[in-house]
Order: sequence, then C-alpha cells, then structure tokens
Amino acid sequence: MSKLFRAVIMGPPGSGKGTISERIAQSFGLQHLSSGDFLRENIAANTEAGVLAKTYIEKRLLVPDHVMTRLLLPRLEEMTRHSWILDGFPRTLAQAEALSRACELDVVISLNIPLETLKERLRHRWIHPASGRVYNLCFNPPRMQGVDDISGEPLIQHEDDRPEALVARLRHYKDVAKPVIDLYKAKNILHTFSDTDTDRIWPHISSLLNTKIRTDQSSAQRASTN
Ligand SMILES: Nc1nc2c(ncn2[C@@H]2O[C@H](COP(=O)(O)OP(=O)(O)OP(=O)(O)O)[C@@H](O)[C@H]2O)c(=O)[nH]1
Ligand SMILES: Nc1ncnc2c1ncn2[C@H]1C[C@H](O)[C@@H](COP(=O)(O)OP(=O)(O)O)O1
Repeated sequence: MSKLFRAVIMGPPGSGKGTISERIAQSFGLQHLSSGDFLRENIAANTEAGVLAKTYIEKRLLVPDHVMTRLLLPRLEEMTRHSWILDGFPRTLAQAEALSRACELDVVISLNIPLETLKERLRHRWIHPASGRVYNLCFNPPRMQGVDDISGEPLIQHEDDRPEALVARLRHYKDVAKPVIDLYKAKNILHTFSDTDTDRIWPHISSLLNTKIRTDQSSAQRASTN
C-alpha cells in the first residue's frame, strides 16, 4: 500500500488556498479538507460546536483554538485511509502544535501573494454563502452573473473583502501566521510560492507534489519488500 500523504496550505485571505487545494484534490486524489467548509457544515447541522463557532464567525472573529481543535482533530483521525490537504487550519501556533501532536505532515505550502493582487481579487470575489463556493468575475466567473452554478441561488460579496478591510485582515494574518510559518520552516517542510497568478504558481506546486508523492510511494514500497 502506498504511504498516505498529509499536506497543509497556508496564505492570507484571497491568496488562492481554496482554488489551489481543489486543483491538488483533482490532480493528486488528495481529499480537500477546508476548515471554513467544515465550520459551515457544523453550523448548518446545529452541532454544539457549530452553534458556538457561529457566534464568532458572525462577528468575523477567529473561532477559539480549543473549539477548532475539538472539531478538526477527530475528523482528521477518521481519515486514516486517505491522503489529504488541509486548508484554513492551522491558523495559530496553538492549532499547529495540536496538529503536530495528532499527525506528521509531509508538506506545508505557503502562498505569498502581493497585496495589490489580493485587493484586486477580493474586489471581484463572489461567494455562495450556503456552500462556500467561490467565484471571481475575471478568473472563474459563474455561468450566469450573480447566480451559483449548482444551486441557482444568489451570490453575495463579503463586507470584509472590501479593499479597506483587507489591510487590517492581512496584518492580522501575518501576526498570527508568523510563528506557524517559523515552526514549519524549522521542521524543514515549508515550501513558499510567490507570484501574482495561480496559473503560474500551479506548475511549481504540481512538480513539488509529483516528486514528494512519488518518492514517498517508492520508499514505502521498498520498505514493504524488505
Ligand atoms: N484574477 C485571479 N483570481 C484568482 C486567481 N487565483 C484565485 N483567484 C480568485 O481569487 C479569489 C480568492 O481565491 P480563494 O481560492 O478563495 O482564496 P483563499 O486563500 O481560499 O481565500 P480565503 O477563503 O479568504 O482564505 C477567488 O475569487 C478566486 O477565484 C488568479 O490567479 N487570478
Ligand atoms: N483554523 C481556524 N481557526 C479559527 N477560526 C477559523 C479557522 N478556520 C476558519 N475559521 C473561521 C474564521 C472565518 O471567519 C470563518 C470562515 O473561514 P474561511 O472559509 O476560511 O473564510 P475567511 O476567508 O473569511 O477566513 O471561519
């Protein structure tokens, strides 16, 4: 059996974590686990943690670490037979430390995108709030303007995707993410990609994963034949 592969993707709001995770899921068969989607599912199902998380999300605050880890870690523990890419978790050092105790990561992808690019993207971002599906009027527009492709329901824009709100969100991201990035750098698993376009970053991520996944699989095969 091939070795399971565990990856995390990090980056500021609008850096393309969701978009790139979907490509990774499709190209490499990894399960895309998104903390935002998972929270929305729990809110929709009215679970205890979902009800609690909702009060923070409505105020556009981060959900407390103990709530996030209580929600996410059991879900990861269920995924013993799947390779996955985790998007949106960990966001804080406490979350990263809890994750390290639960499993060993193979790769951490960090997206480093210029501020002007982020502003421009988020200005054009429209989302379907119930599912979390994301569109961009220039990059991946919905089939019909203002309408979700799958449900036919209206799309909305986030208040905090406005350029004025973004600068504060970005500063907050950098403060909180810095120790997480330092931790993964020290573990030698951090890979940073800097560019303005997802399509230009993608070939580099794809070749990194090709190398890592193939190398891991052949060493697992060697181990099983020894
Ligand atoms: N123009 C352009 N838009 C892009 C590119 N890559 C992604 N987008 C769009 O930019 C927006 C942000 O991408 P997401 O994948 O939602 O980014 P994210 O990092 O998951 O964002 P958060 O959920 O806020 O953390 C979306 O509207 C994407 O469709 C790109 O290379 N060019
Ligand atoms: N790892 C995490 N720790 C704390 N809060 C989190 C979290 N992941 C997601 N959240 C919260 C913060 C966001 O307000 C909300 C939605 O997350 P998201 O879909 O990643 O969107 P956003 O781009 O608005 O941050 O959930």
